[in-house]
Amino acid sequence: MNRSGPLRIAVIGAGRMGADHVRRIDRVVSGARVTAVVDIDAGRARTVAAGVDGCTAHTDPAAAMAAADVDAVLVASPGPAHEAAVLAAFEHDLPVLCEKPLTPDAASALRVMEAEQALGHRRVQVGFMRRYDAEYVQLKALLGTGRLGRPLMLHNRHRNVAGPSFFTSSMLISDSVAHEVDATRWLLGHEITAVTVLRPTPSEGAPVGLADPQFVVLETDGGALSDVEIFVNCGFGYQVQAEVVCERGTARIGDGHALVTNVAGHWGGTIAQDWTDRFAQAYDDEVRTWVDTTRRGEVTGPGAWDGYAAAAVCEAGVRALEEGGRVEVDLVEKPALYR
Ligand SMILES: NC(=O)c1ccc[n+]([C@@H]2O[C@H](COP(=O)([O-])OP(=O)(O)OC[C@H]3O[C@@H](n4cnc5c(N)ncnc54)[C@H](O)[C@@H]3O)[C@@H](O)[C@H]2O)c1
Ligand SMILES: O[C@H]1[C@H](O)[C@@H](O)[C@H](O)[C@@H](O)[C@H]1O
Repeated sequence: MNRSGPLRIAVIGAGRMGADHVRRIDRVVSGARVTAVVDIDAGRARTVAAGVDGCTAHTDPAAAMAAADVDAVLVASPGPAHEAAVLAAFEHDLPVLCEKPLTPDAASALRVMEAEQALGHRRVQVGFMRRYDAEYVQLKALLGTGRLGRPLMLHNRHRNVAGPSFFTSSMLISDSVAHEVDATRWLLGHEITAVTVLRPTPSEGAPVGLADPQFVVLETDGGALSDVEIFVNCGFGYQVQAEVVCERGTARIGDGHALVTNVAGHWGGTIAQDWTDRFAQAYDDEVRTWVDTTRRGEVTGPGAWDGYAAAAVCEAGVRALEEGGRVEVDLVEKPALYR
């Protein structure tokens, strides 16, 4: 690694998230620069690379990673392409920030975890950015004080204005509830042991055939329950809320009370319309921290074990959605590298 100069990053996938991360590394975060942009769509790679001085455009991730001017990799291609990109980065022993999900299923996440163990050190961080959101950080710190007592229940709401056209009923769990799966594990410090999924009559605002909304119940090995309302076509805004109920009190985040106005007979605030708005600070701090820790040769954020655990819980959730009933989560024993 080029420790004296900025961290030189190849960004794989130049779509919505990839292009936003390129902007962030180029203009918001110091200590790093984007030297290569890769997309299977050559035009998109060229367009995004053209906005950054000295950045090259590629269509083949492996070729870009083999270049001498790459110290680290940020993966922002779709989930099914993550395993190949992360394994290619491991071949060059490069640190990786991989957007969520680490991979779409537990078997492929296990393969990534095994490849990282073969390297003998942690190399991958998963893009569970809520761990960097100021409100989630505050909630985690409060729980850590023990002032509220033992957490009993966590109530989560996750609403998107409109899901993408390719969204399936199972993606509400594997693509969206994946965030609450990680937030539950991280906030409570528990593993999730079983999943139940209930579904009301779908909203008329959802595409025909899509089970939207869904109500997901996660059971944990610490005896807590975490429920998630996931509603990806709510129409009115992007809302992510969480309330933890403990033995001696409750705490709640995500009400969006930052600015409240009284005007013309109305009281209220505004609702974010998407994640780039609601979680802007979290993405900035996530990438800033990843750059800083990577330059020190460390991985401190959510890693391969977290990506694997989330994939295994989501897989159980998809089975619960499709087959009904309560599905237990079967995790492998936690490898020493992640203890
Ligand atoms: N953390 C978050 O809140 C958050 C928000 C949105 C998306 N995401 C995640 O980010 C990732 C990207 O999502 P997006 O919304 O930017 O998708 P997108 O469809 O806008 O962009 C994906 C890009 O990857 C390219 N691509 C596809 N296969 C590729 C491959 N094998 N190699 C290189 N490029 C390839 C596509 O051409 C496209 O340009 C997904 O994993 C998604 O789950 C995370
Ligand atoms: O990929 C996106 C992203 O992860 C968002 O943070 C989430 O709110 C959406 O539901 C999901 O589709």
